[in-house]
Amino acid sequence: MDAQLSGVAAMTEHWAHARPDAVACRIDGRRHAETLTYADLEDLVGRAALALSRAGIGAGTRTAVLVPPGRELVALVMALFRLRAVPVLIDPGLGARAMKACLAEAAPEAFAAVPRAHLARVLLGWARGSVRTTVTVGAHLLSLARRPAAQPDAWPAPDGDDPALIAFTSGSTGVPKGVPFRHRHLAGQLELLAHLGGLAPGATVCSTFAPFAIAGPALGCSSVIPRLDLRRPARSDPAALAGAIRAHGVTCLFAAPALLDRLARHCGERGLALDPVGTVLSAGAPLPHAVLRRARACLPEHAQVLSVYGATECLLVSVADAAELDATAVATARGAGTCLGTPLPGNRVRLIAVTDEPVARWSDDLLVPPGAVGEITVAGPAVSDPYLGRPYDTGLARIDDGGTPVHRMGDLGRLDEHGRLWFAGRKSERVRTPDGDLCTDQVEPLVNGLPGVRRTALVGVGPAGRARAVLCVECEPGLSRRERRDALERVRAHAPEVIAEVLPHPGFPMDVRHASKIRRPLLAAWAARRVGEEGR
Ligand SMILES: Nc1ncnc2c1ncn2[C@@H]1O[C@H](COP(=O)(O)OP(=O)(O)OP(=O)(O)O)[C@@H](O)[C@H]1O
Repeated sequence: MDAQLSGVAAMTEHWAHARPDAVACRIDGRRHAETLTYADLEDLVGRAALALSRAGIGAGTRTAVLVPPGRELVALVMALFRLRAVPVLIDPGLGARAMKACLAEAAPEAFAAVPRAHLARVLLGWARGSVRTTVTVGAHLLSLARRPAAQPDAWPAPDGDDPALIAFTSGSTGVPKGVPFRHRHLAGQLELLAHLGGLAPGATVCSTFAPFAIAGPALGCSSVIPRLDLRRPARSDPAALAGAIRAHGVTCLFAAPALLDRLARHCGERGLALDPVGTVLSAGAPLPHAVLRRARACLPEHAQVLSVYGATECLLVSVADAAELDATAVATARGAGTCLGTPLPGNRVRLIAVTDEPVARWSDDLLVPPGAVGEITVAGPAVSDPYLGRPYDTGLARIDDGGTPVHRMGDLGRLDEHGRLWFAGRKSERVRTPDGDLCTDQVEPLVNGLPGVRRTALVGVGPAGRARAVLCVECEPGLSRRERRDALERVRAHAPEVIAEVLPHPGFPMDVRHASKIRRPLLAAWAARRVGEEGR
């Protein structure tokens, strides 16, 4: 069906008519699992839409949604889409201060939340200046409102240009930035998602990233919502996830590399097979080869593992399959970067010369020579609107190409002779030494595969252009002191000459959303202190 014309909520409605008894959601609660058919979900969405509209929420109302994953969250977001209101989704793990800043930026007029989040709102003054309507979400919200009479014209479909959703970047390189989407952007995302396979109608999808869990029913997939703490996704219980996958016959799993690694280690140690899974989508950070290997060991032979590259501002840019990752693993370990696969149809990927300055207008003079490293830019159907209230950041991230917005990913990479994209690292995290710039993803993989090494992070200490390259090393958990020392020695022996210092670190700071991105700016500050102390 045509996603662009109908909108996400209407797509769910379509499935409710086409396959009312098919499972739309399976929710693993603390006490019991709950199954919702499309007819059930449609009923809940209708009730929620009625309750919300009675509370005064309507077309265009920005509504902060602070509700843990479950039936209420799915029904609430779908109901807001149906009312053409604009859900504001914020990672709950950001912490109270960042949450307050995000809410101030999004300025929601309504706040739909569980009682705990309302308490925080009142005590901490979240969105104090903007909120006029509050809705307390619980089972009663969905049960009090009586089922509305069928009114096919009651909820007019949104226009592609209508505002649809506000999400935030993960904040791994600074403060999270508000990203507004229109309905046509969401439709573009769904179309790009459909290219990945694994998400065809009838599939059973398990996503540890809430927006994909909500999108599942719109695609005609049944969405398994596992028991996960979204405030600490990487610390989620892998046993619960493995149990949900096996019990509910999950055919498509979406997990960031860190969670996939936890799950694969858990299954590997216990000899558990994730039999039903046919597709694994990994996104948010490079998928290390060791994690791919571990994941494949507990998947059936026919299963495909895909590493998806994208960003909040343009979800789904390119995709690499396991065969491509296998074929390029040696090159990655030799410093070529990580293969991100071929750009998806509809996306135009071009590489421009590296600069930290804004670029107002597109010109082909910006392009790097074929095969050279540059900043990755994307034009395509999922490129969002400019950041909320951040003209400076928007100026750094957007180029106008004759009216078409080009998004600067803030990532360095290159296109190879086969048209495949490669990741070299984030632009803001390149280490600017007197001998030239070093890209994190072209250095760290040189030593990441050494025994005893869990991961490494390249950071710079000192001013740009005169920085010393420092490699921070996190060892595998459970090693003895001697094994750790040996691992560090191995890193020192294999690190390229430009590395001035190798520093052991007990556990890297990671992003809250995927727990897969190393927060290198924090590590750089830590390394500067350590190097300073040792120099004294
Ligand atoms: N498959 C992948 N391989 C390598 N890197 C990836 C992949 N998928 C995503 N990324 C990284 O994640 C970034 C997008 O992350 P996201 O939109 O969550 O927020 P962020 O850019 O980290 O947030 P902020 O701008 O607030 O620091 C990409 O620019 C890229 O650096």
